[in-house]
Amino acid sequence: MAFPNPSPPDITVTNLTYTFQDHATGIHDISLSVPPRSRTLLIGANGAGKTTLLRLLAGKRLAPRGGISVSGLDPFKDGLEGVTYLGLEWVLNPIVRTDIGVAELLSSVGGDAYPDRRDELVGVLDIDVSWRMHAVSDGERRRVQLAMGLVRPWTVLLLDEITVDLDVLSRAEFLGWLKRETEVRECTIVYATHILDNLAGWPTHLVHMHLGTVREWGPTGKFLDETAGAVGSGNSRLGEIVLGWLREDLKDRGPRNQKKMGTEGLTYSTGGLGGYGLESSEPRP
Ligand SMILES: Nc1ncnc2c1ncn2[C@@H]1O[C@H](COP(=O)(O)OP(=O)(O)OP(=O)(O)O)[C@@H](O)[C@H]1O
Repeated sequence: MAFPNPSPPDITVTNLTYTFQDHATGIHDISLSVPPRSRTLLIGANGAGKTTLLRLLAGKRLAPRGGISVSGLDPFKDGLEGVTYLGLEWVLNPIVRTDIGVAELLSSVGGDAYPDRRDELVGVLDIDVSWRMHAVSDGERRRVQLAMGLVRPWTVLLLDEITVDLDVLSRAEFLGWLKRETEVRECTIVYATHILDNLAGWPTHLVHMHLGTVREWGPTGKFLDETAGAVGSGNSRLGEIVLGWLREDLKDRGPRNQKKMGTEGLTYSTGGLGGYGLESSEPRP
């Protein structure tokens, strides 16, 4: 199997800053690095900057300040063959709601060039290739989308939370497959998620984001060691660590609406529409 970029799939980010047009939000001065074959979990409250960071790693949005190296390449200068980014806009692609067959869809994204991977993904994600996409459930559709997105052998996978529709068993099988990928071939995964079920033993590294910054990051063992006295399985200890982080973040930040509470009562912010991909000023992927 030929890979487009033979460099080891490591990721290094140096003093990375990106500010949205409102000049208030974005990410600020982020530096971190993850080694080849690692599986990194991006953890943080809603709005912490996970999607923004993943999109920048994929070379989406306008060029930021600071440095990004993905497999030795700059996503804003070099083509990123071998980097797969699966996020909201990919999920919303309307083709997967039309009257089209699964086999045809998988073929259209390169499934015939990688028949072993295609068949493996069909098995792992328990896909029925006779499904027609206008007549499947949300979770079934998501499983097909994952197979479509992953069938080409990526070297770096940037995964925004897109497993929410999967049932528990499908998600566990899927996570197991991702883990095996990093064990059997030279590839690296960064995964932003809020769902920690079945993730014990999965992440090699954790990155804790808060208000557009990275508060802490490093090998998972470092954080698990810090809670070594805590009772519980790896799964619940990961959960405890993350819950502790998010509680602390909330305490530091305060409730989102607190600055809008005046003497005349509450005024509610409608929030931006950026999270729904409706922003007008950002370049489209
Ligand atoms: N298009 C945009 N224009 C302006 N601000 C934006 C835009 N997209 C995101 N933001 C802001 O940037 C910050 C980081 O958003 P981001 O989507 O990266 O967070 P996240 O950690 O992925 O959140 P979630 O867990 O809710 O998906 C937030 O304060 C958000 O309001």
